[in-house]
Amino acid sequence: MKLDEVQLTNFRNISQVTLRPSPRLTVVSGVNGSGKSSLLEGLYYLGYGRSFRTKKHQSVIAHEQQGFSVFARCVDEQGTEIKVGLERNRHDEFTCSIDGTHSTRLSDLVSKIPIQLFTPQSTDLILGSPSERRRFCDWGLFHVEHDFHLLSQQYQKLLRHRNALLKQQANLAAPEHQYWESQFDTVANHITAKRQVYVDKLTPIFEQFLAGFLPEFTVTVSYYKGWEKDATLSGSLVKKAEYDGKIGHTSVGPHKADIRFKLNGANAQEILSRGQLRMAVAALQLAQTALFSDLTAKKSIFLLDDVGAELDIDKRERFIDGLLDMDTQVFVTAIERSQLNFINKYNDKRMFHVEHGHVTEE
Ligand SMILES: Nc1ncnc2c1ncn2[C@@H]1O[C@H](COP(=O)(O)OP(=O)(O)OP(=O)(O)O)[C@@H](O)[C@H]1O
Repeated sequence: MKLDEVQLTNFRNISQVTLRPSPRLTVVSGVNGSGKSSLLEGLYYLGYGRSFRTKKHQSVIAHEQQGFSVFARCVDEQGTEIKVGLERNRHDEFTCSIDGTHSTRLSDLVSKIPIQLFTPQSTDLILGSPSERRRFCDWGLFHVEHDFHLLSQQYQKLLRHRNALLKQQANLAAPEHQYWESQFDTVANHITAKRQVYVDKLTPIFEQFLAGFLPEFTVTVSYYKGWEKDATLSGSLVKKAEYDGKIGHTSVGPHKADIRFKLNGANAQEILSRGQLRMAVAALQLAQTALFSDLTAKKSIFLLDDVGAELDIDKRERFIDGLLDMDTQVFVTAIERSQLNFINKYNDKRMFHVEHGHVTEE
């Protein structure tokens, strides 16, 4: 999928912008506070229905305006045009549209627009809590396996139901709870199997990209299911029954899963510099992009915010080269064009400059 034209209205300091990006590389430059990240944040809304900087949708609505909108005309791999859009207002009402059909189901929209993002905060993918890594893995599964979203919604529902019973001190071994316990086990194991297969597929690709960025390290990737390695989930739930009853929620299951990385046998955060952590994240995201493309025969969109921060010029070039080699549509922001000297070699690029929320093509 490629974005062919994008329109942002009343989004942060951008009152109105119509942008015709390149199908390959679009570079957005401007001084601090000019609106570069806001532009990417607007595009990100199409792929996630939320911001990457705040949980509050209100914060991205331009001051003194009632709502914002993001529209895009896209072209898919078959050359078919699709028009998508999303609007949100100050009453927290939201609607999205696909080819003129309105929907309040965000998954209808975001499943069409596979977007990934790299920012200076992306090291959270390695340093942050396991939920960051589950989200990363589930993004891939969501876009690759059509039933994964439903499965994951079912699991969340079953987990909520189970936790509510635990809070009420219910005895989950009682016959009246057996049906739900067995549903929980089935769905949880199904999710786990899918994630395990996905991580197994991702790992060799990640190793390959990482060897390009950090040849001095050997990486080991392991998937932690969310319960003891050689135990079954049902067995672990029984073992934890008393403890879970005390704390009032389920302490084992795929909602506790994690992907663990060891570099030269040590935890990534103990051995890598901040710049090296960014490279490891870049390698992971390149691997995700490659796997997405292999499994779906589709192309994705990649947003690189503030690319100059802590990636040296060679790594920036390697990262962008890697994405463009996979025919990814890349959007890059930088304070100064000089941070991207190497871009002269790319054909089909488009350059924009942002000043006080106004975007002009250079
Ligand atoms: N809801 C809003 N309405 C209007 N302006 C806003 C709103 N939220 C933020 N701003 C302003 O929008 C401007 C653009 O911020 P943005 O983060 O996009 O800049 P940037 O070009 O990415 O800067 P930097 O290089 O410092 O990261 C800032 O001046 C900010 O104060």
